Amino acid sequence: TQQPAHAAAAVSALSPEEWRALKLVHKEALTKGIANPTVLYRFALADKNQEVGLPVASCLLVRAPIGSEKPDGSRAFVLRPYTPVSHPTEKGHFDLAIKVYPDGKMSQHIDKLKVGDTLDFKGPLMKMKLEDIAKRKHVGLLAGGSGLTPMLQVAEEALRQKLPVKLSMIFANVSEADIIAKDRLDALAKAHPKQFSIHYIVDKASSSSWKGSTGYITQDLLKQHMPPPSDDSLLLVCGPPPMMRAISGDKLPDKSQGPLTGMLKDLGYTESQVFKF
Ligand SMILES: Cc1cc2nc3c(=O)[nH]c(=O)nc-3n(C[C@H](O)[C@H](O)[C@H](O)COP(=O)(O)OP(=O)(O)OC[C@H]3O[C@@H](n4cnc5c(N)ncnc54)[C@H](O)[C@@H]3O)c2cc1C
Repeated sequence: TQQPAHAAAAVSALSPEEWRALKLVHKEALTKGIANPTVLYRFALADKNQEVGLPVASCLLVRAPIGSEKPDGSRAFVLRPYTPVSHPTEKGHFDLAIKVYPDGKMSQHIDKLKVGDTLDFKGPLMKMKLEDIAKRKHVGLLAGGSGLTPMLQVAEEALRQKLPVKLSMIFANVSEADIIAKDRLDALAKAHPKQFSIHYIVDKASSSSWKGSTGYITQDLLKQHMPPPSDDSLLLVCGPPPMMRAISGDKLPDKSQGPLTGMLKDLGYTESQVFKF
């Protein structure tokens, strides 16, 4: 059967059912701090006019044959989710910002890819609909390190769509030089002073001019910057395992939400007021 002329353009860049191999076209360091480095990887879409087409909040799934060896000598696939940091409407490519761990299976694999190599993608994988997030009057965004990526997606799109929701973010990092997308976040706060606020916290401040907090996130800091426990509030949390454990409890191994524990529980939030990415 003959395909209509527009058929090729109508094929979406990614599929939730089918793995698509996309080419790495650019790679650059985003941070040079004390923490493990975050690197930007740009992947090309099949067509230069295509958009990645990700609803907010959703992520992409990546797979690579780097798992345990099977009886036939082949290797099992390792799967990991990532949230692009490029605008969903950018054409022809999308960008991932990935923290490269010295013993990280997938981040090491991706970091060893050369420009021109491919990686398998599938998606989008829906996490929580933006319209459901924006049903609450005040949303708290609690991000640590590369856990920023889903929060950035939510904040930028809610503000772009002028949704009537207030957004307050705490972004925790090891040092100032480890903060990704700081210019972008500061510009958002400047452009939407009534709707979006950001408070930075670093483990160690390297200069006396540091205006954010220092140390780890505490209950006092949460009380100061997050919406209070209420059914009008929603707190989104995404960060490294130790931060998740301290703040909300981590998700369960089957990726379900699991019980709410940690500081948010102690402060009186309920499970319906917290979402772990
Ligand atoms: C919805 C969602 C979106 C995500 N988006 C991004 C993204 O945009 N960029 C990104 O870099 N990551 C993102 N992640 C995390 C990502 O999926 C992987 O967990 C991460 O890249 C580590 O995988 P790995 O195979 O390299 O490490 P693994 O082999 O799984 O772990 C190796 C070592 O790294 C440590 N480690 C693993 N994960 C973390 C962590 N988050 N913080 C601190 N130490 C850790 C472990 O303790 C272990 O010692 C996202 C996760 C979710 C759930």
